[in-house]
Amino acid sequence: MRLSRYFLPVLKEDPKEAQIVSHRLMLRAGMIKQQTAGIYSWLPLGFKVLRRVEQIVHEEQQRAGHIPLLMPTLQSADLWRESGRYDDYGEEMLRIQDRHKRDLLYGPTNEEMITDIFRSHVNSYKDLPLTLYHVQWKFRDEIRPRFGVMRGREFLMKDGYNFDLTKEDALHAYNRHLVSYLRTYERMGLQAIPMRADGGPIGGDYTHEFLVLAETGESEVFYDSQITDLTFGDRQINYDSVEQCQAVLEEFTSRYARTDETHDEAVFAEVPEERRRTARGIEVGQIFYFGTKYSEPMGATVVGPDGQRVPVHMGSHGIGVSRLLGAIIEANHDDRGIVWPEGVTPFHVGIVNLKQGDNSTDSACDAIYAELQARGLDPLYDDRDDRAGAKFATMDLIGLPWRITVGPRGLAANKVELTNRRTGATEEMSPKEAIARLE
Ligand SMILES: Nc1ncnc2c1ncn2[C@@H]1O[C@H](COS(=O)(=O)NC(=O)[C@@H](N)CS)[C@@H](O)[C@H]1O
Repeated sequence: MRLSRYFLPVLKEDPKEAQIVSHRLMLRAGMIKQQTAGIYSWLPLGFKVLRRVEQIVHEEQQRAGHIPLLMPTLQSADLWRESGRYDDYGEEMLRIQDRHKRDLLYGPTNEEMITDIFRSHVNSYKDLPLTLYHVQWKFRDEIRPRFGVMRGREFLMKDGYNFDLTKEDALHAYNRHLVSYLRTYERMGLQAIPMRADGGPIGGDYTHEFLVLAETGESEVFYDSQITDLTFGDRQINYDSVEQCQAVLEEFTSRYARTDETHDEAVFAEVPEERRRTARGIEVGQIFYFGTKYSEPMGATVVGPDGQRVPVHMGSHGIGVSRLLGAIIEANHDDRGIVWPEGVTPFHVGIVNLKQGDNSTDSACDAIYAELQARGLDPLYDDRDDRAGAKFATMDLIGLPWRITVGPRGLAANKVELTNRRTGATEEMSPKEAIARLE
């Protein structure tokens, strides 16, 4: 993309309403614009990252054998009356009436709706196991939306739902989600630690939250420092293997790690003192097992192998897709701006022309730009007629992992500069070498 033809409304000043760094940088980098409390427009740069985060979520859900669909944002109140949650859900539910005075709501989550889809079409245990998921906007009328997209009112969530014949099968689905989440977050450059949590309005008594340690996190967490040594890496897992998925759950819950909701001082005291940590964390996902909480009242049953009709065992599993952009920035920034992990960066490399209008640098930049695109990379070419300092500041702010700087002097010796945003390391090399380094 040529910057002269893009839409990147960066801000010069720190917006006063931003209290945490990710909110400040998302506004300054022209990624979002608040339309009203907790509701944002996703401007081109932010939207590009949001789509890349979503793409990783889709890839890892489908690797685990989970099937994508798309449910609407608006839901009928009747479904929620069946499960008994219409009144229980409280003030956070945005309730709407249509022209025929029918009660609708903007969905905060989709357990009832997915259960309705299931019960309408599935009748036999032979159709199980089944996990359906979607990535869809949710609305929760938070009393105090804050921290930008971290705690919004309209936000993007991946929510997946498993349907199984037995509790054991449902707990395997739970573990399958844990594995897919560990891989998902690592691909975004995050370490998200699974911690025992409380079921809340979703329900059930067995749930883990995934938390990214950050001093601006809203959750208070207690953990054994050894838990941060665990990484999933690119190990291969057979998602259909109950043993392999159970082994990952045991490995990643083998050390004490809990949110304040389930923290137990007595158990924590058994952790050697030098390893006990208290910190704050950003909740970027949560997985739940809640048995027949929805299938029972809504009549989602299957005929089992013994010919008996039984309610299915379920769980629901969410990832905060839009919240993740905030979490990634909290964990990846410095005093000059964002430092995107390569897995989610909006553009792979920035090209800075130090002398726009100079034939040699212009044609060199055009050639580099075209060659990068020909090799499937996605460059952002700052072809504006602006000072070098301003161009460097913009590239540092928006946090692209690499920058190629093209100036008349360097070019005379067939040299350009390749700079790594994270380390600040700059090397001189030919344009050809710089392009080869980026592949
Ligand atoms: N107000 C919010 N703004 C941004 N992200 C949010 C907000 N509320 C929740 N999330 C994200 O959405 C994830 C899932 O939300 S949840 O309530 O824990 N779980 C559910 O809604 C279940 N139905 C999972 S399918 C959370 O872990 C969090 O990362």
